[in-house]
Amino acid sequence: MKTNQESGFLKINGGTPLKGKVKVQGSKNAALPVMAAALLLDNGEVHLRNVPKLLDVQTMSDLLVSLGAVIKRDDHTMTIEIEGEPAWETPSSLVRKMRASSLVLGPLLARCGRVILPLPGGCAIGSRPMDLHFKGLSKMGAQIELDKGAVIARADKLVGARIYLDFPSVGATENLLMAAVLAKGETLIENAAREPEIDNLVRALKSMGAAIEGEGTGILRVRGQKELNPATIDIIPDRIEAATYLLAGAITRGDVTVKGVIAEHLNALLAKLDEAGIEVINKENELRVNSPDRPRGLTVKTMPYPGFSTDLQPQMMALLSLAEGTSVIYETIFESRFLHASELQKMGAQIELQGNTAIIHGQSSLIGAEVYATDLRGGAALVLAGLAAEGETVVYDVHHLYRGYENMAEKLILLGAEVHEGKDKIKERKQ
Ligand SMILES: CC(=O)N[C@H]1[C@@H](OP(=O)(O)OP(=O)(O)OC[C@H]2O[C@@H](n3ccc(=O)[nH]c3=O)[C@H](O)[C@@H]2O)O[C@H](CO)[C@@H](O)[C@@H]1O
Ligand SMILES: C=C(OP(=O)(O)O)C(=O)O
Repeated sequence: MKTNQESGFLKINGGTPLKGKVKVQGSKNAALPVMAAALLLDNGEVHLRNVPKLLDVQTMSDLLVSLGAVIKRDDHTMTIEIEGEPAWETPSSLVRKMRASSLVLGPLLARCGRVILPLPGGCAIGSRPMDLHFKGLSKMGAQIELDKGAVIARADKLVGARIYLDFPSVGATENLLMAAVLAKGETLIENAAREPEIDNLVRALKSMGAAIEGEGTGILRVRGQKELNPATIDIIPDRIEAATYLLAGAITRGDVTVKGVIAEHLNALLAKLDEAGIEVINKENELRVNSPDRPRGLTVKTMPYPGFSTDLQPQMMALLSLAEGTSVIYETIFESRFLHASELQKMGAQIELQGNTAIIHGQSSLIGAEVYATDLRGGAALVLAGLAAEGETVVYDVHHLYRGYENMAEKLILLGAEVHEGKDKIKERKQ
């Protein structure tokens, strides 16, 4: 594959045990749906606090502005002002940049009664269809057609319905919730996703006047309202970013404290680290990993929350490539989320892939290499491996990291890592 894009690289001189404290950012995956929910307002402002400064947040912001919203940002706060009906035709240039653009479908359908949304399509981690979103919206009375790669949705008035999700899809739960809060009557979403980011959206919608019961239970009952009101909403801490820094501490056999976390959101990871013999101390809203020893090999299976997050699978693979003994990872959420494995192999990791299973034969060391990030968390896994490897690692295509990690290089440097961030344009090269 040839690339010729403005990207960047991280040059890492590995082998230093990371030490110190790092503060967690606001959650990307909580901020994006809450931003989309602002479209549900007739008039007025939603004020968001603890919004991370990320490429994906900028893309959602650009998308909302293209639909008529006025957005003001000040450090980690954001005000989204809506005046009247938003535009309902979404620009393909923005939608195609990011999967989470599809989260405007539910709110726009509820507000405007029609939407044209170019399908965001698949990405490096899988094909990512939207059939569950469409099935649920159809049950609420929407007519959905696909035309030349775009979804055209219409509904004079959405009506409450009983919806069972064949899989607890995060995005489908969010879109259906946002559609249901302005629908006529009651909607029941069964087998809803239970991720903490869903709870954050439920709390946001409730503070805007929505009537929702059952958060965190997998069965959401929504009583539709005529309109919603302005509100101030706090974004929860980013559990995936927090976990990435804990794993950075573990893989370098360092002593890292992550501040501002909700430890309960990381129970599956903490259970697995415990099984690997890695001590994590939980004190108030801080988690401290202090792990001078090599971890033991593990079996990990990605699952919907509260199971082990697929968004941590690549970073866990990096750690397990340095564990004692053999580990097995089953990736059950996305069909092709192992692209980082071949890059880890360039650093000496011994990984066999068999379909959705990775068998990892732990090594006592990794060796620095030139590697390419293919997606956000895969890129994070390469950074972790580089921090632990002997010698120099250069991770290219780090624009993927900017989608989800705020100031990653600065945070790692504060923890004592030798990291240099390059902004150069990477010219045509063959991978
Ligand atoms: C912005 C955001 O919050 N992204 C997260 C969200 O993505 P996202 O909301 O896209 O993830 P989903 O839970 O919807 O997808 C999980 C699986 O269900 C499949 N599926 C989904 C919808 C559908 O209509 N049909 C279907 O088959 C997907 O292809 C995938 O294999 O949850 C994922 C699973 O925890 C995380 O990895 C992503 O970081
Ligand atoms: C897969 C992720 O994000 P998205 O759903 O936005 O691609 C992620 O955050 O790891």
